[in-house]
Amino acid sequence: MRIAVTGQTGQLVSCLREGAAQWGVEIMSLGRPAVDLTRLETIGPALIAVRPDVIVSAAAYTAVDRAEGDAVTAFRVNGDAAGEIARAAKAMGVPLIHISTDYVFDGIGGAPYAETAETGPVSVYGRSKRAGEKAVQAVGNNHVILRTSWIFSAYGANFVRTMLMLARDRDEVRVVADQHGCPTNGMDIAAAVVTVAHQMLEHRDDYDRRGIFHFCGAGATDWASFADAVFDAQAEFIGVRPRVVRIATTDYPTAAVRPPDSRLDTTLIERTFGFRAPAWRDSLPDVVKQLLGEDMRGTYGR
Ligand SMILES: NC(=O)C1=CN([C@@H]2O[C@H](COP(=O)(O)OP(=O)(O)OC[C@H]3O[C@@H](n4cnc5c(N)ncnc54)[C@H](OP(=O)(O)O)[C@@H]3O)[C@@H](O)[C@H]2O)C=CC1
Ligand SMILES: Cc1cn([C@H]2C[C@H](O)[C@@H](COP(=O)(O)OP(=O)(O)O[C@H]3O[C@@H](C)C(=O)[C@@H](O)[C@H]3O)O2)c(=O)[nH]c1=O
Repeated sequence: MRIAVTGQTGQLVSCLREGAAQWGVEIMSLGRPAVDLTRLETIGPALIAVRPDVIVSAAAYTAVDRAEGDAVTAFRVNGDAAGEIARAAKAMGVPLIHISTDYVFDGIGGAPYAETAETGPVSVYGRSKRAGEKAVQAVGNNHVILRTSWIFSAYGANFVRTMLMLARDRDEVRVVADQHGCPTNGMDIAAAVVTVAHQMLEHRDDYDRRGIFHFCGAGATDWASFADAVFDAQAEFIGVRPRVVRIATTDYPTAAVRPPDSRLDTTLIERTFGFRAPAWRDSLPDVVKQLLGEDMRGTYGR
């Protein structure tokens, strides 16, 4: 199976590339400068040229705080480009997996969120990703919108990497303890994408296998407890760890508002596609080990 994926260096595309041989798929990543999602005219021709069996729309404007001051670009990349990719997929007759986020929810009172739950994004990033979902739905092609959350991996910018960077020169890290969600290992969401892609090809006319699905790591947590788990793993490998000071969101001001509880309910994907999300805690130490092993100079942070 040939899978075209948007983005070059992102977490998900990198995880898809890492797992490709093991999963028996070919990953063709499409990114800048050739495919720039702010230039919609670059999208269709590039997708047609690689003749994929399935398209995965993974690239996005993911800098949640920066998006607050750059809404035009965020909506262009996360909203307009998502629609353009769906139009190309429809024209080619190729199934599309569009990746979306828990940040489409306001996180106030609805968790764990089912796919049918009302959205209510509270940030530019969340609103632009919701615009992307709607743009894909409006095209009406054969698609799955896969919402996931709190991705961590040995690649790109993510919370685990940020915590390990902070730990290099601090005895104490202050982290919000009142925002809840489900961390997802990038390799697990990549494996889920490949399984969904296989089934979309095998069951092209099965409308149950279309629409919105939630997938995230098993085991909810909060950012402070997640940081603690990261540092527990770090201590296993290098013997030292900083202390996590649990703070309130109000004590850590950010440009963007985050949902206080965006846990996702994954029952539907389990029932429809027949696989369960693994527990993020089981695979976290391996990712921490990989990140500690890197020469991390200059690569941290978003
Ligand atoms: N990170 C997370 O915690 C979560 C992410 N998601 C969603 O999952 C998907 C994958 O996220 P993740 O892998 O973490 O993303 P990353 O932040 O790791 O990478 C973003 C990717 O988007 C690409 N990109 C950004 N702007 C453009 C542009 N103008 N033109 C072309 N490519 C562009 C980047 O390109 P380049 O390679 O050139 O830098 C990069 O490959 C996204 O849709 C995201 O919204 C959902 C929930 C959680
Ligand atoms: C670095 C740091 C962050 N925080 C807080 C800020 C924020 O509320 C929370 C998470 O921080 P981050 O900015 O790393 O995470 P954030 O970029 O909000 O992560 C989100 O990214 C997008 C792309 C998604 O789709 C979401 O699912 C989610 O993963 O932790 C601290 O409390 N202390 C710290 O030292």
